[in-house]
Amino acid sequence: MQTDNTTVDAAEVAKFEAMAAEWWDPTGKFKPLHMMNPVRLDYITRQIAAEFDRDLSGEKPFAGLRLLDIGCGGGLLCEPMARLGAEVVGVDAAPRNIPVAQTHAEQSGLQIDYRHDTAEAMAAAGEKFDVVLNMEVVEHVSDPLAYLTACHDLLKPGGLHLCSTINRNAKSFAMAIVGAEWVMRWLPKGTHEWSKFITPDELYELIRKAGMTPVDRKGYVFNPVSWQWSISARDLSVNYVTAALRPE
Ligand SMILES: C[S@@+](CC[C@H](N)C(=O)[O-])C[C@H]1O[C@@H](n2cnc3c(N)ncnc32)[C@H](O)[C@@H]1O
Repeated sequence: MQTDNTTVDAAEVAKFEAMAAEWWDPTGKFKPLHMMNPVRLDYITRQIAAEFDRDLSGEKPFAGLRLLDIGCGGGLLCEPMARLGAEVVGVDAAPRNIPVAQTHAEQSGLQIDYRHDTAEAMAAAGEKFDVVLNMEVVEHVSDPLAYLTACHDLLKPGGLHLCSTINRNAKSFAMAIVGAEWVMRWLPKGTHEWSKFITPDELYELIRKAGMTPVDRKGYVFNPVSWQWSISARDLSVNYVTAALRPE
């Protein structure tokens, strides 16, 4: 993997390298992502279906779409996208994630092209995708604008970029760091740095500067009583997701 001229933050990637074996343990260090997966998959699937005019009641509705999951981790999103028929490339800067993801895909009978690489190197090589999934990564890179510009370059004209991250405010500090890391211990302490969190307006501005047009944003909201996540049009105060298009 080429590491010069990338937005990889070695200290951030090392945190994920140390947890790689736990990707598919729903009670392990990636429990929050497993808990969020149904709600974020619902959002992702609907956005892709709407943008590319696909009927989700069909057998392989995403057939013919080339999808990149950048910062794919163990493949929690790659696998459902492959099941829906997309041609999936999963890329991560942490080398240990790749064999973990490959082994799980093989056991699941899925064809997924997993690679240890960076967005910048892939963009420089001229790779192009209909969809770029960029979920929970932008808060871990050294230069969000350069990273998002590489994501833009990886899209075909008219392509869809889906990006989720964590808002930066007192509530997100209380929920994502004190709650998730210190109290619930869902994640190891230090997984997130509050100063690297990005507000929804800042992310929209970065997406625009990277050459894309934001088209939607929603919050993911955790209800501690029902212990469920849901999508909210109004509450983007902690976790949220954005959709944007590369202009034709
Ligand atoms: C919080 S995890 C999210 C994993 C996956 N996107 C998901 O939502 O299930 C962040 C992942 O991004 C990877 N990562 C961090 N910086 C990266 C970069 N610059 N390029 C590619 N992957 C990166 C980490 O190794 C880690 O696997």
